Amino acid sequence: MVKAVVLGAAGGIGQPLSLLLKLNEVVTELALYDIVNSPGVAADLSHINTPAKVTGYLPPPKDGSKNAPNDGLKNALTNAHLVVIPAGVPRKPGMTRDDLFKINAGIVRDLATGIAQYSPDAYVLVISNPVNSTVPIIAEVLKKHGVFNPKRVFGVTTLDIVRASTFTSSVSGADPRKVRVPVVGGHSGVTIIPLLSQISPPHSYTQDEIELLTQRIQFGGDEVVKAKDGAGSATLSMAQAGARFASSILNATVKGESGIIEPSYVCLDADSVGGKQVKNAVNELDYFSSNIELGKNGVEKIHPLGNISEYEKNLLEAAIPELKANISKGISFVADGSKL
Ligand SMILES: NC(=O)C1=CN([C@@H]2O[C@H](COP(=O)(O)OP(=O)(O)OC[C@H]3O[C@@H](n4cnc5c(N)ncnc54)[C@H](O)[C@@H]3O)[C@@H](O)[C@H]2O)C=CC1
Ligand SMILES: O=C([O-])CC(=O)C(=O)O
Repeated sequence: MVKAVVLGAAGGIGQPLSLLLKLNEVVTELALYDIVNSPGVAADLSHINTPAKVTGYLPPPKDGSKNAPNDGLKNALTNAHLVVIPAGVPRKPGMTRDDLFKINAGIVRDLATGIAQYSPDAYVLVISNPVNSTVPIIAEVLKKHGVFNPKRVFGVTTLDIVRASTFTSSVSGADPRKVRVPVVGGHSGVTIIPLLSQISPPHSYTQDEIELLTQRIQFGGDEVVKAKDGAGSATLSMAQAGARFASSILNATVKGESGIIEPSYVCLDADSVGGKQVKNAVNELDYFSSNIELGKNGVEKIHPLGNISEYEKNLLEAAIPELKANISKGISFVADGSKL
């Protein structure tokens, strides 16, 4: 049995992401949890003729009046192999991802408490922003419960990789499906560091092109927020990116495929898989996104940054203070909170 769970399944990302997971034939059970509408989304998806059995769960009603299942989160999470979290509020124009911390930190902390209790061995994929802080929040909650495994918790930065393939190809004329650009660092503005010097297949951009492409990849999220004009941020492209990353995790951990490499924002404490080497290169940050090789137990190897250009070294230097602050903010939120 391979159970995948989506927390925040009725939202703008949650619905198309759940659809894509329903189409993934490795998944045999798909549990959808949200504070609203998840049974409806589950009923709808359950008519699709793929193997996954779909169920929807809600929290218990606040007034206790309805005869709803009492422990939706528990029932959703029990026996999960994979938990994907797109729960939380999205940006409106003029906001930074860090502005979402106030609301989303508490949502993510409470969901992490459920994961610690009901699915401590699951692979956890965090989409909720600000990713630079929500991943440390999840890790700290799991640590408090004694169940944190740094090889199993991932901040999903795949949309940055997807955008990098699309935007660079629009300049070079290459087939965007075949282009890979490692994007390292974090997932907000200047913490997003595209390594265009390592683009595959290789391509030489002019310095002007490099600067324009870097800026566009770093602020790609803002393009969508602006275009949606108050109606949220990227949902469809994020669902595709999230499903791609989930599929990579399933292919590595269930099917045992080797050699799958995807950048992701992870805890660098996993020394046995190369965390320390990357940590030394990024001024001792505790979390960072680098090329991650996936294996049957999750993170198989955290690859070093490799040769990077002077321009990319400057991007890294500019990213470190913001990443440091975002990480500390997440860690302190759990350390200072009482509701665990
Ligand atoms: N990592 C990334 O690259 C990206 C991250 N995001 C982030 O993903 C998050 C979700 O975005 P959207 O789907 O557009 O928002 P949305 O508002 O459309 O959906 C969020 C869903 O979360 C649910 N929710 C709220 N509190 C919950 C709780 N305690 N338990 C379970 N579900 C809960 C809501 O009911 C809603 O259905 C935002 O924080 C956004 O910033 C968005 C795009 C890219
Ligand atoms: O921009 C946002 O707020 C949503 C997001 O993370 C992205 O699209 O990369």
